[in-house]
Amino acid sequence: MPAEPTVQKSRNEPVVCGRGLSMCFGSRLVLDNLDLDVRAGEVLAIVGGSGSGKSTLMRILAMLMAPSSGTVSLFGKEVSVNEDDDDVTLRRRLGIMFQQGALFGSQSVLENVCVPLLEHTSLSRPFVEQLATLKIALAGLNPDAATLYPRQLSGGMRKRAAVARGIALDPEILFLDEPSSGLDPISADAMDELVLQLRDTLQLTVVLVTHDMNSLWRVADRIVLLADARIAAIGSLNELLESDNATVRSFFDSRRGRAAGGAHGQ
Ligand SMILES: Nc1ncnc2c1ncn2[C@@H]1O[C@H](COP(=O)(O)OP(=O)(O)OP(=O)(O)O)[C@@H](O)[C@H]1O
Repeated sequence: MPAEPTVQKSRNEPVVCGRGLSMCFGSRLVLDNLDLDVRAGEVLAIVGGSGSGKSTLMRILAMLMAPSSGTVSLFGKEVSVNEDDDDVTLRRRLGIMFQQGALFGSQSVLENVCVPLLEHTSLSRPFVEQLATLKIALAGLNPDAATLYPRQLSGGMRKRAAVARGIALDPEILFLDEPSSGLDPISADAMDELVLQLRDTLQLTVVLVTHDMNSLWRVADRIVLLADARIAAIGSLNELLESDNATVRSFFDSRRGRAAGGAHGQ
């Protein structure tokens, strides 16, 4: 839960503003002077070729990594990745699910979901466990899954457990790195459904990185396409599909793009 009362942002108001974001790893410029807003209540998908900087951009927006230059503002306040008290408080308003789940292997699902609650609140252990149980249910896991260890979970269950931990503190923005990667089509569809449910029932803003064209069709309100370290395009999927921009066309004309488009009547 948030550490302090928060003002509900009206839909479409920017909750994350990146300005002039650049990122270099050694001599490699991965992001070059990007401006990007994330709007309250939207599902924003970051797409692009492999190595185009999607995860890096998400990590910068989620305060996990400092950009080489540029600024990130969360809820109207410019932030840094240091341990400044205000920034730590802001970070608690963000939930994150990493690509591989990043669950603690020696802890059960329940214990994993309790971790952020025990770390960031002074609630009693029984109450923390009740809250964690609620989050596990919200993430669509059967109550029996709470006692299982990560190695005992299917890929889809592991991602749901990671989502449960990501929403443990009632974040306002949920960052998801490849939520459907590695899942069979039915589990991937179910994960998309979960993303929409979380957005609608918890009024979450969602930022996700994906390679999955079907996910774009199902969940994304807006899409950011990264190419050559820049934002090649941003808009709804239909807007991007109508674009004449060569980079955008080549991305969406890929085989998977056509397959997904066909499946959705395009
Ligand atoms: N911590 C790091 N140190 C050095 N190089 C990095 C680091 N993180 C990312 N990179 C490099 O930056 C580039 C972009 O990486 P990133 O993971 O953001 O891309 P991506 O679009 O998410 O890729 P993928 O789709 O393959 O997961 C890659 O060349 C990667 O090797």
